[in-house]
Amino acid sequence: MNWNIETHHLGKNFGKVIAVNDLSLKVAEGEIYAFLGLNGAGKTTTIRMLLAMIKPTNGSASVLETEIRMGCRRPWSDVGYSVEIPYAYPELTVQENLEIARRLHPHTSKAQVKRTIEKFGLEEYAQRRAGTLSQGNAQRLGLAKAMLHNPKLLILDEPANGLDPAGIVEVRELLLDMAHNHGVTVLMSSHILAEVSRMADRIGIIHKGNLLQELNAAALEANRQKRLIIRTHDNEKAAVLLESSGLWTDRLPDSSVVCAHPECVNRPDQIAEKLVQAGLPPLHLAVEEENLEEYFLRLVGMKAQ
Ligand SMILES: Nc1ncnc2c1ncn2[C@@H]1O[C@H](COP(=O)(O)OP(=O)(O)OP(=O)(O)O)[C@@H](O)[C@H]1O
Repeated sequence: MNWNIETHHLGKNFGKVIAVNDLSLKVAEGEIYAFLGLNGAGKTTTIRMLLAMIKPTNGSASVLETEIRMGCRRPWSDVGYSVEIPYAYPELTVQENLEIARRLHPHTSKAQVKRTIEKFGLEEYAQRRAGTLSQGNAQRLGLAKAMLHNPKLLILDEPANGLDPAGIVEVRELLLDMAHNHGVTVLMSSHILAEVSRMADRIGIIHKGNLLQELNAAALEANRQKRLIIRTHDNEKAAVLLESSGLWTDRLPDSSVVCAHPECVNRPDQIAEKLVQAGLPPLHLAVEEENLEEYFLRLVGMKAQ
């Protein structure tokens, strides 16, 4: 297996703030790896360390089999990246920004700039100053710059930020195409689980600087909790009835009874019978799967609102 990214016990402190703690991960060639975490989780700090923009406090990282050191020239000709502010020169036009990016990569042709502008739907903005672009188009420009020189590895911080739903789908398809049809490896960060679950081969969940879990989309699906939602004309009584049978329950804000016990989830028919026998015929009885955001919040130890 070729690992395009490897980190070993990587850490970064800013004074007393531990931004990234003991992070060890590997990203295989051709894989889309999504780094998922809430604001302040440590995603950007990790990405900036991988790109040698900041120096780790602890540990080491290698990118395209080159150990990362500050000021080192390799392996950046094969890496495309977009971090935080996606355009470097707000006073210059979209085309001029891409021209500058092209000159940084000697093997990139002028025709490639034109093709990239078309590919990212930036034709009508080509002569616009980058600083006047909407957030979505600025993000497109950032991605265009990152991909201009056909890199082997893309490192993208929140690539869907500021994009409308159609833009998010576009970026998703573009990245999937790059990874699956052109063998490009992608490491991206996001705070939106639903966005990455449709695209990433693997997801690393980071919280308060720690990598909590790494899993693929199938495992994520399997880990999502199922629960039975029950409404009767007396929800309080229904909850007491289930609790008296050893089936733990919870309540939703609308007072519906929630039961995640396997007996509730796997045999809702028996629960219905029990309720009917107690004079509490269910008005609503449905097994629901925890949504992705709830799963994420459960994992990071917060209660979904
Ligand atoms: N230059 C800095 N100086 C001090 N603290 C910093 C610095 N950069 C980041 N931090 C802190 O490190 C922690 C991780 O920040 P980071 O930007 O990596 O998180 P993130 O997951 O990318 O979040 P966001 O999506 O908000 O950018 C936060 O507590 C942040 O305040």
